[in-house]
Amino acid sequence: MASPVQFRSFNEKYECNDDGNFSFSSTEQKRIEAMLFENYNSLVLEPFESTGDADLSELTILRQKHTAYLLRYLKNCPSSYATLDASRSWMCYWAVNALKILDAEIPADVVQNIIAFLKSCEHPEGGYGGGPGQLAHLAPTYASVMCLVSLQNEEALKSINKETLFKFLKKCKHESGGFYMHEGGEIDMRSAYCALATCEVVGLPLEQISEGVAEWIISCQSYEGGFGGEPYTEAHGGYTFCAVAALVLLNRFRLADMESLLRWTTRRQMKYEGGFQGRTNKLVDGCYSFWQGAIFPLLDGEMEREGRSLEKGLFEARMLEEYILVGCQSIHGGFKDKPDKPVDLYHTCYVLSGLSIAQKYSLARDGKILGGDVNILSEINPVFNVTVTSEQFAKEYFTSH
Ligand SMILES: CC(C)=CCC/C(C)=C/CC/C(C)=C/COP(=O)(O)OP(=O)(O)O
Ligand SMILES: [Zn+2]
Repeated sequence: MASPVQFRSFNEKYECNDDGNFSFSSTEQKRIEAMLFENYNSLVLEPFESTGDADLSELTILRQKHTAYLLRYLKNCPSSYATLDASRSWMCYWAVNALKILDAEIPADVVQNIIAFLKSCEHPEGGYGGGPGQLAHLAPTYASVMCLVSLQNEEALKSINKETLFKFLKKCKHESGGFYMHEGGEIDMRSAYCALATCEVVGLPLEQISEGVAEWIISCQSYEGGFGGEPYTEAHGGYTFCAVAALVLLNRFRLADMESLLRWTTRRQMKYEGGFQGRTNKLVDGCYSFWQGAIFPLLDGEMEREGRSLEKGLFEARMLEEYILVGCQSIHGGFKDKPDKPVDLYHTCYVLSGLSIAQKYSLARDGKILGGDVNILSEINPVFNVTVTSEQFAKEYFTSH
C-alpha cells in the first residue's frame, strides 16, 4: 500500500530514471514529478500507516477556502472567464456540485439566482444553451439539468420543462444510433452520455431514445480497451467514462470487452504521481481522478449486478488521495490539474468528485482516509456525478411530477 513515506524515497527513482529521453512529454513528466516530490518534502508528515493517527493536518481539505472560492465565482466571475461565455451553465454545475460534495451550505439568494439564470438559458423549443439566448446544445443541457438536480431543491426541479426537454433529446437522435450535440452538429460519445443521463435523471422514458445507441458506443471501443469519442479514434478517459456510464444507463454493459477495458483503465493510474492520465503517454491531470476514477465504481456495480466476481476497486485509492491533496489543492481555495497550474471551476468539480470516489474505496479497504475523518466528502453517484442525496431527492420528486 502506498504512503507518503514511499514517496520520500522517490528521489532515488527519479535520479535513476533519467534515460536520456528528452521529448517534450518526458521533460514535462520529470518536471512534474520533481514538483510533487518537493511538495511532499515541504509537508512534515509522520508515516500514515505506521501510527494510524499521524499528523496529516497539512493534508486537510480546506473546506472554508474552497467554499469561499466557489461562492465567489458563482456571484462574480472574473473577466478571465469571458471565453467561457458559452459554458456558463457548466460553471453553475461545476460550482454547485463541488459545493455539495464539500457539504457546504449554498445561501438561498445564490440558489434563487442559479434557478433564474438557468431558466433564462432554457431554449423555448427545449434543452438549454450555455447562456441566455444561446443555441440548445446537449452539453449545457446536461450541465443545467445536473446543476438543478444537485441543488436538491423542489423549485429547481420544477423549473425544468420536461416536455420540451424530451422533444429536444429526440431531435438530437441520429440514425446511426448516436446523438447530435445540437441539431446538425457533431456526433460523439459526449452527446450519447449527456442525452441518456439527462433523460434518466428527470425520469423521462429512456427506451424511446435508446435504439442502436449501445451498438454505436461499442463501435467506439478501441484496440487499447478504452473508448474514443467516435469510431476508430484514440481511447481517452473522458470518452471512456461517457461510454461506460451510458452502457450502465442502458443496462447493456455486458456488450463491452471487459478485459481490455479493465486493463486499459487500471494502467492509466501513474505509479509516481498516483493520479490518472487521460490517455497513453500523456501527463497526469487531476480531472481524470473522476473521468477515469468513476469507471471503477461503475464496473464494480455492473459486476455485482450480474453476480460476476471481480476484486472491487482495482486502483490505488490512497495514491489518488495523495496526488489530489499533495498536488492539486490550492491553499487559497480551489483545485487544479497539477501543482503548477492555476485553479479553475472545472478541475475543482472533477478533482473533488474523484476524491469522493477514492475516499469510498479507501474507507472500504482499511477504514481510513487521508487527512482523517474531517476530510470525509459527500458520496457521489458516479453515473451522473451528482451527490447520492441529490440524485435520490430528484428520483423521488420525478416519480410524482
Ligand atoms: C460529459 C462530458 C461533456 C464529458 C467530456 C469528457 C471529456 C473530458 C472528454 C475529453 C476530450 C479530450 C480528447 C480531451 C483531451 O484534451 P487534452 O489533449 O488537452 O488532454 P490530455 O493531454 O490529458 O489528453
Ligand atoms: Zn484536466
